[in-house]
Amino acid sequence: MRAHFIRLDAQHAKMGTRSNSVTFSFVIIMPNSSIPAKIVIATRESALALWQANFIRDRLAKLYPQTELDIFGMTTRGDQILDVSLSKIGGKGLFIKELEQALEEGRADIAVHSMKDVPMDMPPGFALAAIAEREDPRDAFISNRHANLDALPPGSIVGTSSLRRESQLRARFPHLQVQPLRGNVQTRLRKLDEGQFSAIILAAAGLKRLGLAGRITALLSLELSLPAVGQGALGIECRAERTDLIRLMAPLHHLPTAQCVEAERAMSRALGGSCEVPLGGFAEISGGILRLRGFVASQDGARMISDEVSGDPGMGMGMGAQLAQNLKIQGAEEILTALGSRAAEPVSHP
Ligand SMILES: NCc1[nH]cc(CCC(=O)O)c1CC(=O)O
Repeated sequence: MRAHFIRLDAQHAKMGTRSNSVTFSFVIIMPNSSIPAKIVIATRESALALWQANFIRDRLAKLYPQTELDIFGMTTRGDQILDVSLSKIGGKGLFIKELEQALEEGRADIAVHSMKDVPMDMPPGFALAAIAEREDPRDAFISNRHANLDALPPGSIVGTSSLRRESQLRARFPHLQVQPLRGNVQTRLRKLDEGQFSAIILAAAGLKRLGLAGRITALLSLELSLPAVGQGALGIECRAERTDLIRLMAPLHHLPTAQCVEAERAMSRALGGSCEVPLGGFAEISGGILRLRGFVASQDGARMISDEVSGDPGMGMGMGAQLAQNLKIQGAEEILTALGSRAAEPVSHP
């Protein structure tokens, strides 16, 4: 018991020296009594979601060996409705609402999400306790017959339901056809294998996590396919009042990833970002400088507004807002208005 106490204390002391964020800049003395006997982790039940929840569980198990860690799998509306485009049925929130309900009702303590699926504004009463280190953020090209996008003959059908991927593909490869492709990663690969598509585009992160990196035919450069905001990063959500859990999750928080994802999310938020808007955003830190790239496009790719900003990694939120402003000035506003998105209205920052 005593050894456990000392180890935790040292861990948080280390966080304190490494992080410059307000949340973690003090040493937390955590008596054993505040470590719960059990933590229930809510997750969707797709193979990828379960992998991600188990990954977080394993990391927590190493940190808190005395705590029982249970996985609570749930089917969400987003998983059930597969026949229409996500953007038409309510977007990202569909994948996490049921999980939040479980948190609300105390059936679970934390929920693990792909940050890509987390809406830009957290609902009142909920918080992101930690953002874990990012996996490969790039999109992957998958085909059984063709080496890369350049090799696809005119008229080839590429499967994706992402407006972001579609707009970028159609801008650079107007001779290709884009057709909707939904379902979890395995379903999408099966549809490719059945011959419905010449190629499909999926996030590299999901394939790598599932041990399916071998299915990646080619990785798309950031220039060719700028990733979705948050792509490749995992978020741990809990009720905002559970400061005990937020403290416990601190060792899983990866500051550079969090700074990048915050910058991306600030940009998307200011643009009213959702599944209904063809937009991408990606930040990376190199040499102590955060570089944030973003674009907004028309679905057919005919209009494509791209820009980037660079600065101090601690200023990501401001940089995201700045990039959104730059994009709007360059014409993004017009595209967003034409899309009838919520971007025209001011978005509140809770
Ligand atoms: N839209 C579903 C979704 N949410 C997260 C990922 C991939 C993993 C990640 O980005 O962390 C995927 C699948 C995909 O886009 O291929």
